[in-house]
Amino acid sequence: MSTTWIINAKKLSADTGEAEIAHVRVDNGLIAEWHYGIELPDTAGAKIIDAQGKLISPGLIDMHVHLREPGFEYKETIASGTESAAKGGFTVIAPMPNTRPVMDTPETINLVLDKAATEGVVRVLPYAAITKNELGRDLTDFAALKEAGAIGFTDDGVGVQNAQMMKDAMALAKSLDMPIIAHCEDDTLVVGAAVSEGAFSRKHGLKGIPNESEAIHVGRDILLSEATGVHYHICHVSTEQSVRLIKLGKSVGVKVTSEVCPHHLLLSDEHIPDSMDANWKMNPPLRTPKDVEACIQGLEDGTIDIIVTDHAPHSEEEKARGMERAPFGIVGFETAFPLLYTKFVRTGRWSLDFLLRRMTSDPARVFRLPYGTMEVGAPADLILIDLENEREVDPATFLTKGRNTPFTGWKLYGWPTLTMVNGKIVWTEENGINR
Ligand SMILES: NC(=O)N[C@@H](CC(=O)O)C(=O)O
Ligand SMILES: [Zn+2]
Ligand SMILES: [Zn+2]
Repeated sequence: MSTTWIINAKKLSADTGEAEIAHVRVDNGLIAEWHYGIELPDTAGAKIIDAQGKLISPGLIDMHVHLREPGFEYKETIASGTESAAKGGFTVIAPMPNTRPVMDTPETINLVLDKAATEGVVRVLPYAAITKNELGRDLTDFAALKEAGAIGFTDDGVGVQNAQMMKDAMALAKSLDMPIIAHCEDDTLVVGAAVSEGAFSRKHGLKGIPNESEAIHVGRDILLSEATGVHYHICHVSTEQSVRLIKLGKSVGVKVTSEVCPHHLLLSDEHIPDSMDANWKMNPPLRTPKDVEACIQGLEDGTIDIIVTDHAPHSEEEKARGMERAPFGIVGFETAFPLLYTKFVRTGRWSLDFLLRRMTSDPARVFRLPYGTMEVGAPADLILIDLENEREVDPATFLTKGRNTPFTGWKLYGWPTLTMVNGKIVWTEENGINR
């Protein structure tokens, strides 16, 4: 039996949300015992980690990420992507199927799961595509993909344009008790635009992506979810209109859930530099300040259930092509928690407990996962976070292959210092990755 004690951690009480000194025993990958107060427990014979007052939390869960393997290994691999996740405090991540080949067959799902088991350092729960090659023409074999280990179906990267196709997908997913996860984007409303319709697009005479291109799919799919009874989860919500429609759907009992990314909570199109740096280009695009506030309030009142990064690495060469030609997407793992902790918790708008729930127990609830908890008997997916020391975001220090972030130079608090998955320390600030 392998026993580890993490001693002198700061833990938020599950009941009151207040911080207390706690020591936890981890046995064979599971949380075995909590001990509270300044007096140390009997740790004889165990491996000891002294948390020195750092915050202990369930490992963060990110239900929307891009690992790029197979096919785009120059952008990211399962090895580099999971390392980056571990450094960001994430112990469970769900990669999207827009790889090459697309994850639309059991073979590709198996390949991702096998690579994750041998080369990855955190838990990898893959999605499979809704349609073959994400082309929107033919449904994939949902039953076989579920059997292979896919946790849901999505064509993330593109919207499913045909409403009947989406309805058929939902009915099939419902019959298998699986969720549909949707990138909401109506192609007829966006053609060729790189930024949102708003102050920035007007100033630079650029074509803009209108809010309706997202919200039309949100509204359509909530109705289809009502008709089919499927659990329907909406990707990267970015508009006030979407929040309004999700709230309406929830109020009449539709099984709709949704997610939001840190950048859509922190940045509007008014922050995009005039240099047109493509590190500010992502899909959905940065919207207006009014949309940002609607997303924040949606997250606060539970209309939006969870926070995800939509970690989307691209090469420096690709991002150097300029705003109009570079691909959409920014990296997210290594800045997500510090950004939100610094900008929402330290400023007093949110409690630390609220932020952590939206990144741990809430995603576990939405996707029915046995993670995101520190109860005795749960898998020992635990992280330590330094809440006291300020550090600047420096892409040169990232473990992801991607350098594409708009947050370079931001001074932040709340950096993870240790990540444990299933009782094994997979990353520490001091010694880096441990395979
Ligand atoms: N979010 C992005 O801007 N890009 C994602 C695709 C997606 O999430 O829609 C990507 O795969 O690069
Ligand atoms: Zn998407
Ligand atoms: Zn995505």
